[in-house]
Amino acid sequence: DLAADRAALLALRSSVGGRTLFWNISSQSPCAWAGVRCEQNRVTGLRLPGVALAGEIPLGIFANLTQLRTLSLRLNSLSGQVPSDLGRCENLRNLYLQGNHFSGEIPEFLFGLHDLVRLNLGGNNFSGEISTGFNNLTRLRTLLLDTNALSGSVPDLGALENLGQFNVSNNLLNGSIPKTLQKFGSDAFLGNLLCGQPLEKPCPATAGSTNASEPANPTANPTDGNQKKKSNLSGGAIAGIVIGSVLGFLLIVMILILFRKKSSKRSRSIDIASIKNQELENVPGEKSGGDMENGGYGNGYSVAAAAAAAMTGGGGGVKGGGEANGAGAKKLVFFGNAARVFDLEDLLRASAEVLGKGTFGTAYKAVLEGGNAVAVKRLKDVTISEREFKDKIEGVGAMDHQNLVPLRAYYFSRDEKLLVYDYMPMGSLSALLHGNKGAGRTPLNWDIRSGIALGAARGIEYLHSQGANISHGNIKSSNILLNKSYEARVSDFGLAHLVGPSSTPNRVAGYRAPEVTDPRKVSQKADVYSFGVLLLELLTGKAPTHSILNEEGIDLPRWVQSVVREEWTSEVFDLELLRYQNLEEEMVQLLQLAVDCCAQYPDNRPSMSEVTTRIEELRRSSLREDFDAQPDKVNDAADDSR
Ligand SMILES: Nc1ncnc2c1ncn2[C@@H]1O[C@H](COP(=O)(O)OP(=O)(O)OP(=O)(O)O)[C@@H](O)[C@H]1O
Repeated sequence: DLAADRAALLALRSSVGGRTLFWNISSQSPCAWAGVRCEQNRVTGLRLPGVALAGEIPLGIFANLTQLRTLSLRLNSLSGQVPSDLGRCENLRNLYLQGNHFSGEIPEFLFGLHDLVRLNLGGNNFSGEISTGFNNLTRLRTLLLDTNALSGSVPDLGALENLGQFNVSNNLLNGSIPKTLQKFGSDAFLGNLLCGQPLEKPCPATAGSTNASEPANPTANPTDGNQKKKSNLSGGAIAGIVIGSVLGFLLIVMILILFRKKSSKRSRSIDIASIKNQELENVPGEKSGGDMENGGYGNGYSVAAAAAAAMTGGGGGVKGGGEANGAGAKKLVFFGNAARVFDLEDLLRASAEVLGKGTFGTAYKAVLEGGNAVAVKRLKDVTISEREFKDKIEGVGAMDHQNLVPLRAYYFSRDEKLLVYDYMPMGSLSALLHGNKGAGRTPLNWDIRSGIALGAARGIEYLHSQGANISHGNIKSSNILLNKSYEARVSDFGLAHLVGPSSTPNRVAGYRAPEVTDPRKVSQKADVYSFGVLLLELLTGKAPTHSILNEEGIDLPRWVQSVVREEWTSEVFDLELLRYQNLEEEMVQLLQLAVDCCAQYPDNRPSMSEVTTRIEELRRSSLREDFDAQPDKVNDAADDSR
C-alpha cells in the first residue's frame, strides 16, 4: 500500500541519496515529493535523474514498490548490481538506468518483466554476454546497451518486432551483426569488433560465420560489388549533384525574384495613397483576413485607411505624437519611455497587410517609412467610456517584461480604437506549429519548444505577479509570438477586459478551463489551465480547438490523458520531437506538467511560478544530458580516427 511505498522511498533516500533528495518527509503521503508519481494511492512513477544518488541500492526497496511503471535513476553515481527485487515490479514499462556505474551481468530478472517498453542501460559497466532472453520482452521498443563492457556476439533479436531504437555501440562485442538488427544504422554498432552490414567492414567468409553462405571469390562478393559500384558512380554522381544544385539554386533565385516583384506590387497596391482614393467608403465594415493563422497577407484594408476614416471626423491632418487631448484632434498616446519615432501621420502613410482577424478585432502589419514595422490592432466592440478605456489600457501599457509583446501606443476616438505593438517577425507559435508543414520549414526541436514553453511561462508568471486578480484571460498559441531567435513573447494580455461580451470566439474554447463561464472573468488558475493546453499543443503538434486547424476535433487534455493512462506515452509526441529520443524523459516530464496544469479543479493546478520552476529544472536536466553526452561524442570521434 501507499505507506509501504513511502517507507521504501525513504529507505532508498537514506541508502543512496540522503543529502540530495529534499523530500518533505513529515508528509504522510509521498505523492507530492519531487519525482514521485502516484495513481490510485500507489507509487507508479519514480523519476530521479541527475540528483547525485550514489552507492549501492540494497535489496528490499523495490520489493515494496510493486506498482512502479516508470523508474528513472539515470545520470547518477549508482554502483554495484541492479537489485534483483526490481524483478518484483511486474508492471514496469520504462526503466532508465543509463549514466551510472552499475556492474555485473545484465540481470536475468529483467527478462521476466514482460511489459517493458523502454530499457536504457547505456553508460554503465555491465559485462558478460547479451542474452537471447531479451527475446521474451516482445513489447520492447527501445533497447539501449551502449557504452558498457559487454562481450561476445550480438544475439538475433528477431522476436522484438516493435524494436525501433537499438544501440550496442562502444562495447567489446565481436562477430557479425544478425540480419534482424541490420536495419539500425551503423551508429548502433560502432566501437566494437563487429562486422557486416550496416558497418563498412565486411565479415571474413569463414565457415560457421553467418556470412559463410556468401561466395569466397571476392569478385563475386556482393558487398565488394556494391563498393565498386559506389566508387564507379561517385565521379558521375558528384557531377550530377553539382549541376543539379546549381540549377536548383538558379530556380530558387528566379522564384524569389518573381515573388518579390509580385509582393512589392501587392503591398504598393494597399498603400495609403490608393486607399485614400478607393477604399475609404469600405472602412466601417470588416473583411475576413483570409487564412487567419498564416497571415493572409495583403488582402485587407490598410490600418491607415481605418485611422484616416476615423480622423475625418476628428480633425484630420494632425502632426506629432504626444498626449491625447480629449475632443477634436486625436493623437497616438505612447507609453513609458518608448521612443516616439512615428506619429499618427506616419501610420497613415504606412503600407499595411492584414495579419489576421482575432477575438478583439483585426491585426495589421504596418511598415513605416523608415522601414520599421509595427503591429496595429483595430479593436471592435469596445463599449466602455474613453476614461475607463484609458485607465485600463494604461495598466496594460505599464506591463514591462522581456517575455511580453510591448504595447507601444494607442489611439482612441469615437469610431476607432487602435493599439500599436512591436511587430514580431517570426509570427505566432500557432503558425509555426500548424502552418507550413512542407519542405523548408524550420524543424522545431526540443530546445526550441521547451525554450518557447519557458519564455511564455515567464511572461505569464510576470503578469500574475502584478496582482492576485490580474490574469491574461486568452492564452493560446496565436498569442505566443516569437522574435528572430524564437524567444517567446506573450501578447494580447489585458484585452479581455476592454471589449464587450460578444467577442468570444470558438477558437478560445479548446483552451478554456472548465469552470470559466464568463470570458472576461478568467482567474490565474484558469490561465494555468490554458497554458497546460498550450504545452500539450507544443508536445503533440496538435491544435486543441475545433477550428479549421484541427481536422480531428480533439479535446487535447482528454486525449492525452487517455493515451498516458495506457502508457503509450511516446505515441502522443509530435513525430518531429521523437527524433530526439534520448530526451524522451524530459518530454514526459513536460507532459506530466501539462497534465497537472489541466487538472479539472483549479486548486489542483500548480501556480504559474511553480510551472516556471519545473520547466527550468527539466531544461537544466536536458542541458546536463547534452553535456554528459559530449565526452562520448569525443570518444567516438577518437575511435573513428584510429
Ligand atoms: N505584434 C505582432 N507581431 C506579429 N504578428 C502578430 C502580432 N500581433 C498579432 N499578430 C498575428 O496576427 C494574427 C491576428 O492576431 P490577433 O491577436 O488579432 O488574433 P488572434 O491571436 O488570432 O486571436 P485573439 O484576438 O483571440 O488573440 C495572429 O496570427 C497573430 O499571431
